[in-house]
Amino acid sequence: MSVSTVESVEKFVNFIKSPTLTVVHFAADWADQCGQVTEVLRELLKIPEIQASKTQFAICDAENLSEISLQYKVDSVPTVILFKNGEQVDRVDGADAAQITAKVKTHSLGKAAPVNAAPQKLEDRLKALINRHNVMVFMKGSRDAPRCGFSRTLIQILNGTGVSYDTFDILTDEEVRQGLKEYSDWPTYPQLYVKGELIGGLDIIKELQTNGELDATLKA
Ligand SMILES: N[C@@H](CCC(=O)N[C@@H](CS)C(=O)NCC(=O)O)C(=O)O
Repeated sequence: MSVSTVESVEKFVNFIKSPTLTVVHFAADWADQCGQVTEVLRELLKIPEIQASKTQFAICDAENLSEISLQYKVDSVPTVILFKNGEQVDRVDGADAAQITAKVKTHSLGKAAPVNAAPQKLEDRLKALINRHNVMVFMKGSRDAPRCGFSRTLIQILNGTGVSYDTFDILTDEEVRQGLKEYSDWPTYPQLYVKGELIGGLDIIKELQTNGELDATLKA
């Protein structure tokens, strides 16, 4: 048994249909933490009881198969989703080896598997989102089509630095829009994070640029 790769929507649909546990790791090449999660899955595959349970493991490129990522709200990698009979039974957002191990064991060995998996905590989702990229921007609209002047100006400044970054459109998700304000104690957008730490909004970024500290902050 090995960790297989799901390359198409058809293959994914077929794969998750199984009545035995199917574990899908949504990953991206550029995300270091995905390698760690694949290792965790490989270790789990070596456990005889898990092998006997006919649990399947697969890796799905979250960006290539964006249709599936969207359907299952995979907005950060790594995300591990557990399926049975085509239905999601549980998930772990982020590279949390302990949680992945515990959940795969619970569901594959059938021990006290919850009838309804507890909904994912908003805080866990926000943490995973904030850490989706070293430089993460929560904004209105996308980098190609900002939908607010503050967000547009921030994108222009970031593009000028040549630094690689990722964005999340808070207008697509009211839960994230309101939740992140509270979580980070910052009432407006855009919000810029470096390595999971809030740097600030547009005013702060402009200030850092004026002081010549922006590049160092982004490359921290
Ligand atoms: N001075 C702020 C300007 C940003 C701002 O005022 N954003 C507003 C309007 S786009 C906002 O996000 N309001 C809360 C919301 O729309 O949820 C900064 O430095 O970033």
